Amino acid sequence: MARAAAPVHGTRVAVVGAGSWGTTFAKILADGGADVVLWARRPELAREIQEGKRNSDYLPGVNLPMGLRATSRLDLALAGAEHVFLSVPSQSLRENLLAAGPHLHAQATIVSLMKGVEKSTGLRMSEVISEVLRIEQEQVAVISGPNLALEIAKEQPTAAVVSSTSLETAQAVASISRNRYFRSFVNTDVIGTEFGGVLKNLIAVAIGIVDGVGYGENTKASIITRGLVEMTDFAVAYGAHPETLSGLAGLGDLIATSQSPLSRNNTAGRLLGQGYHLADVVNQMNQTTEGLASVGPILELARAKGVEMPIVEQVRQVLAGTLAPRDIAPHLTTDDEPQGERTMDGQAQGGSALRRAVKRTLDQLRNGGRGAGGDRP
Ligand SMILES: NC(=O)C1=CN([C@@H]2O[C@H](COP(=O)(O)OP(=O)(O)OC[C@H]3O[C@@H](n4cnc5c(N)ncnc54)[C@H](O)[C@@H]3O)[C@@H](O)[C@H]2O)C=CC1
Ligand SMILES: O=C(CO)COP(=O)(O)O
Repeated sequence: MARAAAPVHGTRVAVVGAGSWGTTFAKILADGGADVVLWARRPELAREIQEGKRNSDYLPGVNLPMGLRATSRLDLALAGAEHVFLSVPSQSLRENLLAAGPHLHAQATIVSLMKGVEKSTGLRMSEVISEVLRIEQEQVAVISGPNLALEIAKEQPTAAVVSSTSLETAQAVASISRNRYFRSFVNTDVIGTEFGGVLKNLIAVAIGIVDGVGYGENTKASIITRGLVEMTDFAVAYGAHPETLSGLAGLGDLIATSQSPLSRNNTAGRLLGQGYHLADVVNQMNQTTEGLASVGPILELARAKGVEMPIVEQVRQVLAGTLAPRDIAPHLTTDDEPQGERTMDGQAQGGSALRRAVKRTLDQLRNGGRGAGGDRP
């Protein structure tokens, strides 16, 4: 059931997961006027946040809002929460939902802040949420965009997209997820918004790899540009609106993640490019690196729809140790492909893409010229 927009001030909100993004998002919500309780798995972290207003491991040097509360008791964090924001590693979402389920308010909106797919099922986070909690998609929202946690925690101005199949739900969530340094746009293209966040991680790993090898800006720009085409082809094949992939949740996040040393995906790629083995990289990264877990399921999903993802495939091979990092490159065509199809730059590749483009135009005309994608205020 979709909720009507509630007054922001004092809206009771829970954030599940007190890593870098969960803690930062709790700050965004508290600075926007919501009454926020943050759940941390470790009691000592909950205590540091509750008493010291710090999360020194994940957000060094950041002071958290005085009104932000924290607990390691999931039942207490969720009690009475009208909106529940989830920010745990994607592969642990299911177990966390099973634990949270009995304590959730039946009408609570559930919001995913995560950027992964479930490895065992290939499901998007919003799909896992509605499956496990047995709620309609209209009660679920996702948030994505160029959102490197530490920059936002330092209150650098940033934008994001709140997406739900119900525009009303998206707007209700956006209304509490904004403040003087954080602006939330809305759309109803959940598929595009979620896949944008998942797919840009994979391209960011590729960029990290070529950075680690020592290649320069041409290589990286080629991979970013062709990577966006792969992201768009994939997401559109699963029903996304292409304009979502050109928005904050696609291109916006791709730029931020590919360029920043704050990105864990980019960092993991760079270490691989420098010659470290995957096992050592995983050991060194003590933070969530979603892209490493998403490569397999995304390539399986791509195969199921006949979508070619040469960059992501090269990333898989580097992770598997079957391709030398220096050989990763945007040489994205094979000799036997007909000219003018896969070799064509831009989005319209082949007959199925054309069919989708025509359908899209017709759909937009039926919607009075506004597709479900596109970031709207
Ligand atoms: N850090 C960032 O800049 C952004 C992260 N995200 C997404 O947010 C999600 C969470 O990532 P981060 O907060 O960055 O990760 P993180 O590594 O900083 O924190 C993850 C948190 O989850 C906890 N955790 C680990 N395993 C758990 C389990 N089985 N059950 C419950 N909690 C567990 C950890 O103790 C830690 O507190 C990811 O999907 C990521 O892609 C999205 C936007 C920005
Ligand atoms: O999603 C992010 C920025 O939008 C964070 O990227 P990383 O998970 O690579 O750190």
